[in-house]
Amino acid sequence: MLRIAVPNKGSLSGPAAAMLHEAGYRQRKESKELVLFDRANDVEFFYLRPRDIAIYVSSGRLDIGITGRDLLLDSGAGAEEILQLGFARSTFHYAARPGTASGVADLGGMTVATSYEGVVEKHLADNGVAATVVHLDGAVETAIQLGVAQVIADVVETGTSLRNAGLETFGEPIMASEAVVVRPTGAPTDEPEVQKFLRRLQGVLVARRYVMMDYDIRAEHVDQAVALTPGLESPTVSPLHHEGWVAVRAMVPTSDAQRIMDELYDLGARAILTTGIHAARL
Ligand SMILES: Nc1ncnc2c1ncn2[C@@H]1O[C@H](COP(=O)(O)OP(=O)(O)OP(=O)(O)O)[C@@H](O)[C@H]1O
Ligand SMILES: O=P(O)(O)OC[C@H]1O[C@H](OP(=O)(O)OP(=O)(O)O)[C@H](O)[C@@H]1O
Ligand SMILES: [Mg+2]
Repeated sequence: MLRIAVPNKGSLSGPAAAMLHEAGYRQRKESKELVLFDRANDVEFFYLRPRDIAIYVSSGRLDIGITGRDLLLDSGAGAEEILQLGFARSTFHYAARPGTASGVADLGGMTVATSYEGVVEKHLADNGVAATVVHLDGAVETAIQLGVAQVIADVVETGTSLRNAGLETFGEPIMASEAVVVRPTGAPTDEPEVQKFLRRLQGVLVARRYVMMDYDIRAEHVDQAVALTPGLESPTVSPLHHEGWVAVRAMVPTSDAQRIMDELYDLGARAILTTGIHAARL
């Protein structure tokens, strides 16, 4: 049986449960449930604080966890990411009032407030900068107004929180983060149960990122058309009853689908259709 840690709160929690549900796993019905056994799939889910997940997984008591890359690195726990899940994307930046600093090298002697002191202390040390790091649990942007720090280091998504506090980022981003699947460092990923779990999540990612495209085209243009729709491996090309025409079927990235349809139309393709993919195993 696989034992899997799932975020119980915050930005990771809803999308993680939605992805597991799409992958065919039972998920909890109410937020007070902390453990759920999915008998049909022989998987036990533990709903834990996102910050604690890498620590539980590194202990080896849980086989797999879903957390944020930034939380994994901040914990310093012996766990490693084995799959990127594409949600809870953010970047991690230093920020301050305009004119305070233009890069990490300017931070010597300053005070930096953050909820991610593991990441920040390492980044300062890697850059040879001696600054004081103050830990705050959240709402870090306010630390500057209240005089607790001159600089903050925090998660930025839209930048709204920073703008509202009159702050701006400076220097290079410290890291880019997204939700990831983690395993204890060095644990094998080729175990059948782990592979099945990863294939299910990869199936959800494919279903979200691709649509199936079908079209008819004159046989003499099929090579040009297939160059636009190469598929993941190779498109299916079938003869049509109407002589000189073929039907093509290929997966295309959802984000490019409209542009590809326009270009196929210009090549002479007709009956161009896209349909959603509900589930996939590649
Ligand atoms: N506004 C945001 N947009 C995208 N990802 C975010 C955002 N805020 C936090 N994250 C990501 O979510 C994870 C943090 O989850 P966590 O539950 O600890 O904090 P949270 O989502 O800020 O919730 P809260 O602070 O309310 O507990 C990190 O990986 C972080 O990069
Ligand atoms: O760039 P934005 O789109 O504004 O998002 C970033 C903000 O979101 C998170 O805060 P959250 O709402 O989780 O509050 P917290 O600071 O208490 O964690 C994060 O800590 C930033 O403050
Ligand atoms: Mg937060």
